[in-house]
Amino acid sequence: MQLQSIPLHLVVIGGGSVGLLYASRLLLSGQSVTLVTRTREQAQLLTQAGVTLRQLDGTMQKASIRSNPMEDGLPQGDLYLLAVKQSDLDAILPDLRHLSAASRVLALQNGMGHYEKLTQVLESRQCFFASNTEGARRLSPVEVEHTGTGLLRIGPWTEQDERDPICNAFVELANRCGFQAVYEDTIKPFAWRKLLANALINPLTALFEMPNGMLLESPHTVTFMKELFWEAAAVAERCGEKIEERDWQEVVKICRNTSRNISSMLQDIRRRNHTEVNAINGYLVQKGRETGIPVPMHETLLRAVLLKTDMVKGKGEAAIDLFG
Ligand SMILES: NC(=O)C1=CN([C@@H]2O[C@H](COP(=O)(O)OP(=O)(O)OC[C@H]3O[C@@H](n4cnc5c(N)ncnc54)[C@H](OP(=O)(O)O)[C@@H]3O)[C@@H](O)[C@H]2O)C=CC1
Ligand SMILES: CC(C)(CO)C(=O)C(=O)O
Repeated sequence: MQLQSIPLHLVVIGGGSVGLLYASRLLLSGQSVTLVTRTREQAQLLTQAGVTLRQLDGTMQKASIRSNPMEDGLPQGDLYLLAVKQSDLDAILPDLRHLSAASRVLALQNGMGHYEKLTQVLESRQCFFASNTEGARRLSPVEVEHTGTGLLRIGPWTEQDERDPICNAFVELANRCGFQAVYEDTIKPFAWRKLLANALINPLTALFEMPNGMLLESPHTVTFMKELFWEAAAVAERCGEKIEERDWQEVVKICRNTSRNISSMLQDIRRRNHTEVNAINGYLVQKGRETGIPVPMHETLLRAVLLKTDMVKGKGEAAIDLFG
């Protein structure tokens, strides 16, 4: 069987930065895609205006799109790309429960906790996870900017006997539409390493309001990051992931490679949204408690980001002036 010849109908859930990037790229290369949005207004705008992708070189491309709001229920699909934040997964779990046993879901979230949530409502053989370093920013409900190339790793949480044909076909397809995608036999080690990077870069950039690369410019932030890294590494190791010095070097590399990026957590704070800190530092705190590993620095960061979120959400217009 030629796996790349499997025709897939793809359903992207979430019309934010990642959802619009994936939907537009897949549509522009001729794939069948339906985008499911939270609001009816966005679905209508997309159906009327199409989706516009601003490429890295500044060129714009537009594609027609079929879009429905979530309240109309999920359409039939072979693969559902979950492009909502960790904190929004709970709201879509009841709909995922009704998916056909032949369908697969691919969770694109940063942070942790999605494996536990998805396997409450789906068979684990249906659940796939991505570690995604491709950057995107939603410019409007119908327009998205590709902000950085990266690597899309896709795999089951733990090894399966055979590669899943649908996910394997999606990896082929993603490569054909411009993503650099690879199928991993297990995503867990990559998810842990991404968690460690996000647990350092995201809260520090959000609290100090700096782009990722600036974290490397002061010995104070570098020392802070190193201490946070090894605190989190002790939890990872207790959970079965051996973390090494070269993993720390990878975090430094991510900061360098994304030096001008405004991290997703800082973007959320600037938009006065809730952040994914609970699924990132909060997850480490929870696992630390369960495994008896103290994580006082991550606990403090978690509190500080939650406090900052409350402050910017409560300050209204003043917060816009402050962070705009
Ligand atoms: N942006 C990036 O470059 C990267 C992001 N990630 C991860 O990908 C995930 C998605 O991030 P991102 O796209 O940036 O986030 P956004 O906040 O831009 O988009 C999330 C989207 O989900 C929608 N949504 C929320 N609830 C529902 C629902 N019940 N039904 C349908 N749609 C819903 C939101 O709708 P509405 O707008 O109406 O609220 C929003 O459009 C996160 O976990 C993030 O950490 C990972 C790597 C890079
Ligand atoms: C890799 C990094 C830190 C890039 O900004 C990211 O994943 C995020 O901002 O959430």
